[in-house]
Amino acid sequence: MSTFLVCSTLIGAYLGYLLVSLFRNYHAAKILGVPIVLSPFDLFHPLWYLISPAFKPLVSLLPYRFRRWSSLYTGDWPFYDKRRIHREAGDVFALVNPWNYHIIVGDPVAADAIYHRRKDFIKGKNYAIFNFFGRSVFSVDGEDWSRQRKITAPCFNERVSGMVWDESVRQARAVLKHWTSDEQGKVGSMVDDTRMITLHVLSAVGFGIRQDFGHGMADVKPGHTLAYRDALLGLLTHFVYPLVFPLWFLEIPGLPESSMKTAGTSLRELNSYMDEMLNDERTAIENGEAAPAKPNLMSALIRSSAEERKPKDRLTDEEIKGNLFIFNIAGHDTTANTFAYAISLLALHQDCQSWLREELELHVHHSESNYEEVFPHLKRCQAIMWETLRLYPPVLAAPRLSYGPQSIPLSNGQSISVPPDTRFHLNHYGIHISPSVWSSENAPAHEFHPQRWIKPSETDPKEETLLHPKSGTFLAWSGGPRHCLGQKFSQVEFVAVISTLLAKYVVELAVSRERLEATLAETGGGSPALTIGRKEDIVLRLRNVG
Ligand code: HEM
Repeated sequence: MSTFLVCSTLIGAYLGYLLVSLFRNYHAAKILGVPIVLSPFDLFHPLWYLISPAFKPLVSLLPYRFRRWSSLYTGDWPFYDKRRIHREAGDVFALVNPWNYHIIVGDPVAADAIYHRRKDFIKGKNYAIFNFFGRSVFSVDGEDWSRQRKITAPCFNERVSGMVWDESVRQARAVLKHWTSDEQGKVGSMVDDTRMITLHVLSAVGFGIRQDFGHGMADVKPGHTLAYRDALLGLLTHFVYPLVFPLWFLEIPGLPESSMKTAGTSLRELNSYMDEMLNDERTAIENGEAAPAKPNLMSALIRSSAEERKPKDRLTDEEIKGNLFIFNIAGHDTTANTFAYAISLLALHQDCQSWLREELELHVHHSESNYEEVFPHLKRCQAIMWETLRLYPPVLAAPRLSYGPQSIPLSNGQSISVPPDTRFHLNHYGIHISPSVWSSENAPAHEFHPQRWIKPSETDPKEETLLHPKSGTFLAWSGGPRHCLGQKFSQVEFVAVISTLLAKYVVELAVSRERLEATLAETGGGSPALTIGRKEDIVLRLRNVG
C-alpha cells in the first residue's frame, strides 16, 4: 500500500472517529435538556489558544450559521460577544465538540448555586498551573482548601486594611505630584502609573517592602541580580511563560534577552527573596520576638499558620510562598485595570465625577486622611468601583467541574441534572450586562451609571446606602465561600487612591471621546486589560478645582 493511501486511511479513520464522538457527546448533552451549540474544536483546551489564531481568517469566511461556535473563539469571548450567544442559544447551553462538552452559564440563579456549592462544583486540575511556587488557597479544593482558607483569611483583617489605605494614599500623592508637574496638566502615563501604585501597595502590605513612586530600578540587595520590586514586576508581566515552561527551560544558557528569559530570572530571584524573608520571619518567631505592630501579609501568614496546633494543619514553606505569590498575581492586574478603566470612565462621564465630587467635598477634608474615619463614608467612590467592575470585570468568566451527579436550579424555576465531571463556564460578564438583571428605568444594563448602586437617604445626604446586589448577579469578585480573598483589600486601595487623586482635581479628556471609547472597546487578550497589548497609554488632562 502506498504511503498516501495509508495516510488517507488513517486521517479518514480519525475524522470518522471524531464524527462518532461528536455524535456521542451531542446525545449526552441532549439528555440534559439544554440548547446545544456544536463546535469542531474544544475551545477551552490550552492547545486551542495556541492554534486558534491560524484558523481565524478561514473561520471568518464561513456563513454565521456554520460558525456560531466562533462567538467563543478566544479567552475574552464574553467581552466581544456581549451576550449574543445567550440571546440565540439561551442563558444556559451546552457547547458540544468531538472531545467533550461544556455548559456555558449566563443565568444568575445557576451561577449562584454553582458558586455556593463549592464541594459539588470544584476547580479541579485547571488551576494547578498556578502552583509554580507551591499550592495555594486559589488552586486547591476540598479539605485542603478549608485548611488553607482558615489560615489565609484572617490575614486580610482590618489592620491590613489600614495599611492598604495608608500606603495607597502615600503612593497616590506621589503620583499626583508627578502628574501635576506638567504645566498643561497633561497625564500621559495614567495606566502605567496606576499599575505601579498597585505593585507598590502589594509589596509594602505583602512583604513590608516600601518603594517610592518612580519607574527606575529599585535597590538590588547583595546576592541578587534584580531588586525585589523589579523581580516581582518581571514575573507579573510575563507570568504566562512559567505557566507553560519549567524554570530550567527559561534559564537555558545563551538564551537571548527576551520576555521568556526575564520571566526565568524574575522567578528565580523572587523565589530566593521569599526564602530569605521566610527565614528571617521564622528566626524572629523562634527567638520569641512579638509580631510587628503592623504585620505584613507574609508575617501574618507565617504566624497564623504557626498557631495551628497540629503540624499537619499548618502551611508548608512551599504553600506559604504559593499563597504570597497568588496574592500578588490575583491582586495586581485586577486592581490596576480597575483604576485605569474607572479613571477613563470618569473622564468620559463628567456628570459622574461631579456626583463623586459632592461626596469627596463632604468627607475628605484633612491632609491626614484616615481609613476608619474616611473609608466607610465614601460610598459613591465604592459605587464607581463596583460599576467599573460590572462593565469591565478582570475575570470575565471562570470554570468549574461537577463533583458527582448534580442538579442546578435555573432562573425560570426549572433545573438541570448533570453527570459527574461536567465542565462549566460561568459567564460573569454576560450576567453583568443582562438587561433582565441590570436594566432599570434610570439606565440600561450596558451603560455606566454608578448611581444604580446607591440608595439616597430622604433625610440626610450624608447617610446614603451602598446597595448590595442580589446573589449571583454581580460576580466580579466571584461568589460563594470561594469569593475573592482580597475583595476588601482592593476596595480600600481603590477608594484611597481615587479619593486622593480626585479630591482637588478633575480628570478630563485630552483625546477625542471616540478615540478613548475605541480604546475601551478593545481588550488586551484574555480579559479586559488596559495594561496588556496596549499600543499607547491613555492621555488625559487634570484640572485643579481645589
Ligand atoms: C479588583 C480587584 C480584584 C478582583 C476583580 C478579583 C477577582 C477575583 C475572582 C473573580 C476570583 C475567583 C477566581 C476563580 O474562582 O477562578 C478571585 C479569587 C481570589 N483572589 Fe481576587 N480579585 C481582586 C483583587 C485581589 C487582591 C488584591 C488579592 C490579594 C491581595 C486577591 C486574592 C485572591 C485570592 C487569594 C483568591 C482565591 C480565593 C479562594 O479560592 O478561596 N484578589 N479574585
